[in-house]
Amino acid sequence: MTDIQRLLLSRIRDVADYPEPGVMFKDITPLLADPEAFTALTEALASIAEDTGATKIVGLEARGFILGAPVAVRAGLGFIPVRKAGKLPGATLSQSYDLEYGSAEIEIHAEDLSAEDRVLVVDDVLATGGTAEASLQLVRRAKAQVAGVAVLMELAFLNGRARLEPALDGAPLHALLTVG
Ligand SMILES: O=P(O)(O)OC[C@H]1O[C@H](OP(=O)(O)OP(=O)(O)O)[C@H](O)[C@@H]1O
Ligand SMILES: Nc1ncnc2[nH]cnc12
Repeated sequence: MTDIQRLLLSRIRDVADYPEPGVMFKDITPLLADPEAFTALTEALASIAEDTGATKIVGLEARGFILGAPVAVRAGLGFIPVRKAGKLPGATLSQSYDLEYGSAEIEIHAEDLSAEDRVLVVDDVLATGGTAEASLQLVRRAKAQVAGVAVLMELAFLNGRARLEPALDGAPLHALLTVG
């Protein structure tokens, strides 16, 4: 494990049985409150963005906004929010997806992407992969290219990587930390 990985891991708090019994919630708020750790995280993700040749960062509501926006600024790229349904005022593309329990719907302003864009999707946690998969489907439906997905933490025991593989279609999934 690198020094940066050790620093990031030390600032993530495990909260048992949140938001429901049996879930070990990975709380990133201590990391966000620590400027050294938050800066290290932003720089690590920005360097992935540069390596993948991304032209745009897509951040997933809500924690993906907190991480993705500074990454976009740091890497000199535009930021595009993927929001939960009903929150974007313009013409949107919508994608429904299944969660462990129930389903959800996310949206993007397609006009913010073009066929020349290469998109890096940024989020804090990859769990079942449903949210990231749906966001890649939105990116492709907006006719942009997929540069990859970058997350702070992958919960490997939930097999999100395998679920994401078809939507990635050869693009990389970068996880700074892997748990389980
Ligand atoms: O891989 P998945 O099983 O799809 O889960 C991962 C998603 O779940 C969390 O977001 P959540 O929906 O809790 O929203 P929040 O960021 O608004 O808290 C997390 O920030 C990811 O976006
Ligand atoms: N265990 C977990 N901790 C934090 N965010 C999550 N999103 C989905 N599962 C999660």
